[in-house]
Amino acid sequence: HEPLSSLTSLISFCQRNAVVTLGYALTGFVVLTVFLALYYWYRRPKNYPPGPRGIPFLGVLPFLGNYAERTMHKWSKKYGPVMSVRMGRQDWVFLGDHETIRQALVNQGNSFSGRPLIATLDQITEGHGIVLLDYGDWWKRQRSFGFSTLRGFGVGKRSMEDRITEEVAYLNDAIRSHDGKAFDIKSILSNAVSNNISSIVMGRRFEYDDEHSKEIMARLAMWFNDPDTSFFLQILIFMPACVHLPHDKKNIFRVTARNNRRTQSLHTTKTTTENFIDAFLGEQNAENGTDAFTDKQLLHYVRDLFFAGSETSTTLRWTLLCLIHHPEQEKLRKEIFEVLGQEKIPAVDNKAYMPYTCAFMQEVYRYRTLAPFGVAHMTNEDVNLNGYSIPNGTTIYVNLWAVHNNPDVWDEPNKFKPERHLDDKGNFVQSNHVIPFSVGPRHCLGEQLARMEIFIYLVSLVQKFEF
Ligand code: HEM
Repeated sequence: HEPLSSLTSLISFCQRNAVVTLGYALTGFVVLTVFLALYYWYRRPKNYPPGPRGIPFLGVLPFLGNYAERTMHKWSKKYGPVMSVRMGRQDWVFLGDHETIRQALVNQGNSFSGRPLIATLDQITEGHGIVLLDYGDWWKRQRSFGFSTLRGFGVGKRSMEDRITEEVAYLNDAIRSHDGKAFDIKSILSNAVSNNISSIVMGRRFEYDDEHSKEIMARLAMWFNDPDTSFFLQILIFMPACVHLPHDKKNIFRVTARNNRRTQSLHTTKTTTENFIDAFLGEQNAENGTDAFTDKQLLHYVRDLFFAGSETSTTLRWTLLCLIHHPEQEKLRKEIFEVLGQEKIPAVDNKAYMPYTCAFMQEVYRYRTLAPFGVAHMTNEDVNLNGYSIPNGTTIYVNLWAVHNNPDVWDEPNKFKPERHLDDKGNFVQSNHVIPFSVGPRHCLGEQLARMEIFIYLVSLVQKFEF
């Protein structure tokens, strides 16, 4: 009953009439929710993938609660392997079985290989790097550069395998320094894995107590392991407007060259192509290379490699946990001793003679899906999948966890059983139903490196220690 002449008087009115204001706000929210639900229902194209799309934020909850892969799997039993779920302002399409995922990411790979623009993450990457680049010429150029560089730096140069075996020796020493007493292996495993990336990226490793390397590790750990940060980031992905709320932006988003002189010295001192940075600068100096191979792109690319590469240490930790909780440790050691003895340095070629070790690794990949939904994809054009129409620009998630836990393929999927990957004669059977690195043109760029790292680390650790 009062004239509300300005925003200030509106605010003071709301303060004085809190209950009435709350009532209006709740009614507004309900009306808006119903309106949006009807609007989206009306707007959907013909043959649109079915799914629980009535409630605007229904799909967000399982993500915030970290049980999304199981919920989506349960829902897709009802709605099918191509299912749309409402996520706040937009629908996401979830692909829920192996056949459908291959249909989309491999058979129609070019149409399904975009990345959605997530405003919050874009603040970090500024449209650079590799993991979140949208599909197009720039991504293709960066991807093929990364692919050929990671595959090795040509004949006569140090191979990836050498770099990994060198690091594993440091890791073994660090474990030995604990004199058989219990300790948390997490930080030194992260150091070792991060050194593999360092070695590839800049041709050097860091001591495990190096301050600069500790800072890098702390930042990477914050993304994955700090519950506050990961919860906050998830909220930001679903509700980008929250980025304007007060928070320690510097801590989360900072990615800058710490020392300009250091970056400049890269340009002046390098003459040979021994590592990723050299190779990148080589492209930069080549004719027409400057537009795609800028300093800024180098910085973000390197950040992405460290970030994505740290998945390996998580897999190794799961591997050790599986060793500890299951009686397979002795079987594994027996095979390793038969092939290598206690001293011989493991090499990837030994795989051919180690079927049980390969089966053990494949079972770890299956049993604990590292990235249950991989990384979000996006359609680049209107597409048809299993008879459903999916519009251009739709966010696509593939449920890799569901593939690894499909009871039609895996007997007792929630049990850890390496033997399931061996045939009657004890030979290892590679399964194309184990796809932790995803499939198609956008599959993990570091797959070969990660597989090599995990094999050599596992064999070397079991060869030298009992966990
Ligand atoms: C066990 C360890 C790893 C797992 C389980 C893993 C898994 C994945 C998955 C699921 C994706 C998303 C693929 C998609 O979009 O369909 C991915 C992307 C990627 N991974 Fe890995 N990854 C691992 C290790 C690594 C390592 C060591 C590196 C570093 C060299 C790396 C670099 C990348 C990059 C750069 C991408 C983005 C590729 C692109 O967008 O074109 N990953 N990874």
